[in-house]
Amino acid sequence: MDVRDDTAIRVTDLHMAYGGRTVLDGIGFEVGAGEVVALLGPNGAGKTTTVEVVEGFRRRDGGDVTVLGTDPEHGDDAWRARIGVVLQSWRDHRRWRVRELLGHLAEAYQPYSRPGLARPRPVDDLLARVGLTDVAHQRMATLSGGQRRRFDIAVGLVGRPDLLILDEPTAGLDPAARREFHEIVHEVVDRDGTVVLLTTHDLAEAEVVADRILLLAGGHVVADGSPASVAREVAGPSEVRWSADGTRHVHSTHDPVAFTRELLARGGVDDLEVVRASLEDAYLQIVRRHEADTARHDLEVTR
Ligand SMILES: Nc1ncnc2c1ncn2[C@@H]1O[C@H](COP(=O)(O)OP(=O)(O)OP(=O)(O)O)[C@@H](O)[C@H]1O
Repeated sequence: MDVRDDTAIRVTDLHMAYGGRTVLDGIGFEVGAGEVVALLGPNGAGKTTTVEVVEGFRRRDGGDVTVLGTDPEHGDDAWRARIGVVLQSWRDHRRWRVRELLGHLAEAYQPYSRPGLARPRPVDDLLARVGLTDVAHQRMATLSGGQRRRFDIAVGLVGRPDLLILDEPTAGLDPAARREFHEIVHEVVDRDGTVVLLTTHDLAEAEVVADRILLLAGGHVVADGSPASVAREVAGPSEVRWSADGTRHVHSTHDPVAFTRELLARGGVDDLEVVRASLEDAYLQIVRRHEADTARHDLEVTR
């Protein structure tokens, strides 16, 4: 199957509970060909739980999940070979050397090449791409936190996956490595048609890297759309700021394009800035609104 022609991930009515406490209360979403989707939400919202179910690392309590045409609970080696995974943390392999370990992991992908898609990726090229060439012969235990994270990203990419799933991939990366990671994501999407699902707490990152945002809160998907559409959906008006004749002016409007056009037609504007509602404003507004709803509901239940 070519993910360019199909839905890579389909989640329907997914339920998960730990010790009787519901974490996912019937969530549903799809990720299509060529998409980069960022899963956002406050701590404990169930992002890791969701990606672990999608990866086949965790059994679900209810609902249907199809990933690359297969239920993750029944995925075989050939299915797994098509999915790259970057977990939130690994605690193993301390004595292995960096290149040796990546080479060893890469071997598992050898049987799964297909015409036009050689698996695995050449290990030295990949180490160079993630900036680890200089430490290629060091032991894993000697890597810094950020170097370890770069290694994790290399592990996710080594099999040239059709679907790449990353749990907080840039946590602990310095700004240069973070930007480098964003470029790598764009590269694999453009060159290999890889579909990407990632979790992050960095809204600026979500805006730069994702085509679509899924916001989880209180066990539900509470927003689903492009970063710009999610920001527009809930956040207030934009602000137009300008100066004319040495005086600063500010005006709030839901239609900054029309307002700006009118303003410029009047003339005399020396300096102009449009400040749109940010994704961060929208995120905080949606999550707060959701938390208030949940608190109200809990109160009604205990009465
Ligand atoms: N194995 C587990 N046993 C019991 N509770 C768990 C387990 N894994 C997760 N939880 C709980 O389920 C909820 C969701 O956790 P999850 O890690 O999926 O959230 P998250 O959105 O990824 O959070 P974060 O942003 O903090 O990483 C949390 O309240 C967490 O404590």
